[in-house]
Amino acid sequence: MGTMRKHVSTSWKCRPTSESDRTKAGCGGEGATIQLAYSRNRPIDMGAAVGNTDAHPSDNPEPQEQKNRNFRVTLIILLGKYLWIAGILASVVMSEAVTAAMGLLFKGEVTYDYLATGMVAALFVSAIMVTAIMKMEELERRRQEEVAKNRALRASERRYRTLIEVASDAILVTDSETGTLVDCNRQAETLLGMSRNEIIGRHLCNLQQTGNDADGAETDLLGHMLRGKTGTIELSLVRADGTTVPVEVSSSTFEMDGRRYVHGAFRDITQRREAEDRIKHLAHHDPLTNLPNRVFLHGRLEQAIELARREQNQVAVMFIDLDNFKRINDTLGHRIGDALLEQVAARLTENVPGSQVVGRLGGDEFIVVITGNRVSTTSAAMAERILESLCRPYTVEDYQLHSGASIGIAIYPADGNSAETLMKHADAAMYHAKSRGRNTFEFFSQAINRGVRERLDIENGLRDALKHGGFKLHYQPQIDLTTGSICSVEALLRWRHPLLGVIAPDRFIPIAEETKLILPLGLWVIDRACHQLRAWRNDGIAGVRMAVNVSVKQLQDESFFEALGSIVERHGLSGSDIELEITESAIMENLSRVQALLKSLQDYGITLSIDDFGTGYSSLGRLKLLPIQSLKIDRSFVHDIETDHGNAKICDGIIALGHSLGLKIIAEGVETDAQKNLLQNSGCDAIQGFLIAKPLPADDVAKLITQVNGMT
Ligand SMILES: Nc1nc2c(ncn2[C@@H]2O[C@H](COP(=O)(O)O[C@H]3[C@@H](O)[C@H](n4cnc5c(=O)[nH]c(N)nc54)O[C@@H]3COP(=O)(O)O)[C@@H](O)[C@H]2O)c(=O)[nH]1
Repeated sequence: MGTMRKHVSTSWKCRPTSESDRTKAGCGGEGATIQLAYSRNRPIDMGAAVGNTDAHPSDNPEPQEQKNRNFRVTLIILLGKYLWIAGILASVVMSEAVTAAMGLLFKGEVTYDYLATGMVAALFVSAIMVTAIMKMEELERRRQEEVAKNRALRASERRYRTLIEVASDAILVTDSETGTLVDCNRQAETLLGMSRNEIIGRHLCNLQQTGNDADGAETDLLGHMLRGKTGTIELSLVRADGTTVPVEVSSSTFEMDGRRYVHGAFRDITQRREAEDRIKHLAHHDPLTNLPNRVFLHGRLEQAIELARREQNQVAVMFIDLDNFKRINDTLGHRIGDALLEQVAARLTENVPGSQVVGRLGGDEFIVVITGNRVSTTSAAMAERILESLCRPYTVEDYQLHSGASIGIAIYPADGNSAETLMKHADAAMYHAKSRGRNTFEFFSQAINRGVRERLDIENGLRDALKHGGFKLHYQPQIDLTTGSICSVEALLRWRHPLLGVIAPDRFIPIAEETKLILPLGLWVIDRACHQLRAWRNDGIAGVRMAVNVSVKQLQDESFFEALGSIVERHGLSGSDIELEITESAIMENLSRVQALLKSLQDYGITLSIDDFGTGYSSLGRLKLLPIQSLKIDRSFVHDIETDHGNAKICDGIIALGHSLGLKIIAEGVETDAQKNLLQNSGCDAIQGFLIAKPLPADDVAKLITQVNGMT
């Protein structure tokens, strides 16, 4: 075994030498060409050479060539030892021979020449002997060096084997030239479910799962390991039973006996992947319905748009909003609301093919993304199916619930080319569908778009006007039909948008409510109205109360009552100077929530009036629960009271009903004397309308009060 040198890079070429080589490599297919040299597929022997019986690699017999060489060395060494003895014997014989020869020479029995020849021969033999001995010494020194070297190498091999066997990762060593596996540890056997013999000799290509990894990027194990790439990669390996296991691979190269190898450490990341997948799922799914959430939908929509852009196709976004959900949630509680949402999600999933995406944005809003050809037709048909399915009754615990839906559809590219725009436009179309009477669907149109833009302009304008002061109040008087004097004035908000001009409260109040701008705006109205009443009082105008319209959003705001009290006190007024008007529908839809607050208002002396009465669905029983002092008959019943017998009857009924509950009745929208007379004859307590005055600026209404009430 030669010495090992670590490398940071290696070059490797996958080139087939023959068709059979390609087949054996298991890397067929264009571009995946592998050269196999089976003569080199022998395992690296890291343990057997040292006679380490514990070592993992299987026995690897000592080559015959090595045995022969060892035998020759042993023979020469033995010979060398005998040559020493022969040398000593030869020296003794030589000295004896020299002594004997000298004796013979002195005795004259041999000639000098004869003696000299003998001596030279003896010296020659001695020289050969000395040379042979020196050679033996040299051989012995080399042998000992080799033994030491082998011992060091075996120790190094033992260390290597121990290291790879104690490693917690699976180790695979690959011949960088052939891509063939030449060594592995036990962890690799466990990871792959194969024995060492099955692993060694196999091509690295055979281990990798073909196709893409979990993230969709094709990860080239060979490229990473064999082209000397540093860092780690993640990919999936195929086990013996055909299952796959996700691994993280880090590799480095080293050289041994002039050949280059790649050492790859494979870490099983199944648990990490599972945890990551769980986190990913949670981050992309709604926990209640397990449907894709806003983040996921947004990403998927962007992908769908990108694909449609390339393929010149369309994408439809369907925005679904449940009708009636809020009321169910508010009245029956979140548990029932959640159960209803789960059933809605199940029905949506049933009606949306698996190839399309259905998700929940939050609350009672769901999204469907539809791709493919002719999405307008597909989405219209699908919307009809969904509406039909969602309006069927739901059974939740003991309740049978009814909740339809309104659907808006926007299509790429006609209605927008980004996920945000399409969602926004589908939302706008959904609002339009809702305003058309619910349980219906609507495609986005430019008319809707204009409405959306205008709405945005109004919202921004409201913010601006709140900051820089763009609102004012007008006041409309109410006449007490018993006394004929002005008993109250209603404060009505007026706003001129810098670009859009005067905007009616009917238009901007709902936007202020949706955006919660009604909270600061409502407090501004109360403050200005109280300020005005105080100013009139200071000017001697007494006996007039101030009526202020209040949105249900304001009543739901916990700080409202405190803020109202402090404004009233700041202007030196008392609760009984103020009357709050709230619409019938708003109060009935939020009865349970606002009941306590209304009670505190009453305790404070503030009176409460139900506005637009008759348009909602108040039951007598529910009305009795409320601390209200007056009902305002909606002007839709008043305006044709002279001609419409039915409306006249309704007005009579409201007056009788209100009086039976001890309430004062005010009729609004009174424009003619005939209307006034009819109402008066029916027992109505007060009237408000253009007959008396339109809403007027403060100074004008002050003059009117003075005139009507006869004050100076
Ligand atoms: N939450 C708040 N709502 C407010 C506030 N200011 C106004 N509003 C609400 O906006 C709605 C429209 O109000 P407005 O355009 O001011 O219309 C009022 C009157 O001008 C109109 N009216 C009064 N008499 C007649 C009439 O004889 N004929 C006729 N065609 N219209 C008439 O009625 C509106 C007042 O109605 P009401 O409030 O129901 O008494 C309106 O709903 C306001 O409530 C505000 O500050 N906050």
